[in-house]
Amino acid sequence: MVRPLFRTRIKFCGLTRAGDVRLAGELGVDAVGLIFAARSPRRVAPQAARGLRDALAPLVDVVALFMDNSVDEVREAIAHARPTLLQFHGGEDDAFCRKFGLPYLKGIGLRGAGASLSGRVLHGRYPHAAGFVLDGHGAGEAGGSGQRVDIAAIPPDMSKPYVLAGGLQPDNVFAAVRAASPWGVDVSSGIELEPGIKDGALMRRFVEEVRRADCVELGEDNDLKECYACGR
Ligand SMILES: O=C(O)c1ccccc1N[C@@H]1O[C@H](COP(=O)(O)O)[C@@H](O)[C@H]1O
Repeated sequence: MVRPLFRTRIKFCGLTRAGDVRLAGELGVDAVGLIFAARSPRRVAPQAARGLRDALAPLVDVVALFMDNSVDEVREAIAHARPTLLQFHGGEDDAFCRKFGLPYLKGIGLRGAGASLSGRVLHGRYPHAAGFVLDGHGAGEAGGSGQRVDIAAIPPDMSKPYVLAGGLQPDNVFAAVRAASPWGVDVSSGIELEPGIKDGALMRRFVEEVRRADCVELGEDNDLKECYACGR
């Protein structure tokens, strides 16, 4: 698909160091995710999240990620991290997700979901979601494990924006963006040295590959036909 002027949004998730947050902003990333899920090795304490938040450049979203946290935990995290967007990755229902007065993304594990998972079903289940994060893991599992998302499993009738996640890394994100044309892409393990510790070179290459996917039109043989950025 050719989408001149369209820019695939980029979210880096599971940051735990102020330097990584700063670099994400400098690279032009649209959002950084701070994780408050108990099951995550990238979990940050609410007080630490405040420092990370303060390291962020203006006009970049902070996404606070939860997985079956209590109402009090979500409220405490919001008070410290001051997110612009929430992401719920567990069994939370729409009523829970919208309780906090902030827009939210619902994380959905696509593995094993089968053809019964349609956009219509998702939109009906989460009518107030701003969008969805379609991830490569199975239902009920945590993300951040690098499990590759199966592009063929994406419901064809998604009418709200969706963010593609799961096993993305610099070497495969170009193909994933070209194949799925998502609203955005989300990466955690694919840009890190170890859980929560991001690698500057991988972060940079990931952004470059997404930008490259956005600016080219490929011919039938997958050769570069035209680049919207440089006119080649
Ligand atoms: O990253 C985590 O630790 C995590 C824990 C619990 C729920 C979601 C989590 N992360 C989300 O999963 C995607 C994909 O991760 P990866 O790139 O495959 O490692 C990540 O972007 C987060 O949104």
